[in-house]
Amino acid sequence: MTVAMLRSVLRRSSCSSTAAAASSSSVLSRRGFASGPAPERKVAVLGAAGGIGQPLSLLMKLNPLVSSLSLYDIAGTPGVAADVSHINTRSEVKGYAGEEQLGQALEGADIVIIPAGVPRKPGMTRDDLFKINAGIVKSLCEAIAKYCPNALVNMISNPVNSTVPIAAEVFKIKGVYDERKLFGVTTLDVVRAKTFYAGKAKVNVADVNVPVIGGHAGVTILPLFSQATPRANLSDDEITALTKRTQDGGTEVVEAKAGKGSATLSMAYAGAIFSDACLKGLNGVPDVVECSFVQSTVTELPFFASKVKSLLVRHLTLYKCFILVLSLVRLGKNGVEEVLGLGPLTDYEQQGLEALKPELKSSIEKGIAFVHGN
Ligand SMILES: NC(=O)C1=CN([C@@H]2O[C@H](COP(=O)(O)OP(=O)(O)OC[C@H]3O[C@@H](n4cnc5c(N)ncnc54)[C@H](O)[C@@H]3O)[C@@H](O)[C@H]2O)C=CC1
Ligand SMILES: O=C([O-])CC(=O)C(=O)O
Repeated sequence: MTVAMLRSVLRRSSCSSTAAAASSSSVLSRRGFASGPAPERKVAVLGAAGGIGQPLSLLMKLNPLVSSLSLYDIAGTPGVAADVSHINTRSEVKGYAGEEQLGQALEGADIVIIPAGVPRKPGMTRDDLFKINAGIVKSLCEAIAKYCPNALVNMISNPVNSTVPIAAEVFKIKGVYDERKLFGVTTLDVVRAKTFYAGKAKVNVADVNVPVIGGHAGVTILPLFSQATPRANLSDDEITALTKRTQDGGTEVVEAKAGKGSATLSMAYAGAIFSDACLKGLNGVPDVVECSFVQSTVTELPFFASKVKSLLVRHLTLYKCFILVLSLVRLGKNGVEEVLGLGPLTDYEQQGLEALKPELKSSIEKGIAFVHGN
């Protein structure tokens, strides 16, 4: 894939609204910044030597909005950084390995992407990863609070429904929490919903939009196919099957990889799309819309994914995960500008929403309790 092709892919927001779709053809969106020369932007990837980290680092190196790419892992990053650094694109690449170099890796970062932690094996749930990944995420967030408290944090490590609340609690304790700047990356659910819907509805996948709300595990993932565009006449059975396949998409990959990890390549793609949206928001591009798991008041849950306008920097619009629920959000120069509503739900979707709340609530509470030593 050429840089030009990648740019064109990144230009497409994963669950872009009509406004975002319209803006994607505008000069602003094409450039990825509002005016003047491209701003300097440092992006740090924590867990950069891993299955997601390596292809994600490659994709971030291809993004012209990045001027400095900082690759951190407990080991292996000098090699990944040397490799990626030979690509003839804008950003300067540096590799950092081991805890003593974490501060340098983070200093000055505008965006921190976290795919650090263990992946699932067949038979495991995402929650089974909590025991190991909760501690990893907590210590990385403590370092973020110290070295780059103003950065936007894109949390990929599972279980996202708990790791995002863990990050929020760490930042609160450190006195640096800004709910506009913390995102659970649920873009892969949207990517899958679009792919599966396009296949079933027999429409061009490049034209498809599907909001996905809730969280990022099993039934907490709730695609709203009634709001999918272009519209298609699918039967109730087809909608049920599409919903289930989207909810089980991660497990489908885990089983196919048969013990060799979970989704890495599609996740790297999804992570690159989401961080590109964050960069555009920071750069003042209007109407950037993605889905993400963010703090929300859309439901009684503290985190939820739904439609939101971001309070982030200026005008980034994003599908926001409720910070206990996944939501559509508008992103801007400070992160989330506005959390958008859920829109009209069918009875089936309303039932799905009620059904996901107990699990999502319990995963959120588990993350919060972990940080407070309960
Ligand atoms: N949000 C989402 O949609 C998705 C999330 N994931 C999650 O992403 C995580 C990573 O998955 P993979 O890349 O496949 O795993 P992996 O095992 O291939 O890579 C993880 C990397 O994290 C590093 N790491 C471990 N502890 C660290 C620390 N304290 N600081 C920095 N780096 C550290 C490891 O050295 C390794 O290089 C998993 O928790 C997985 O469940 C995976 C797919 C989709
Ligand atoms: O299923 C997993 O463990 C990884 C993941 O979150 C996904 O692929 O959606």
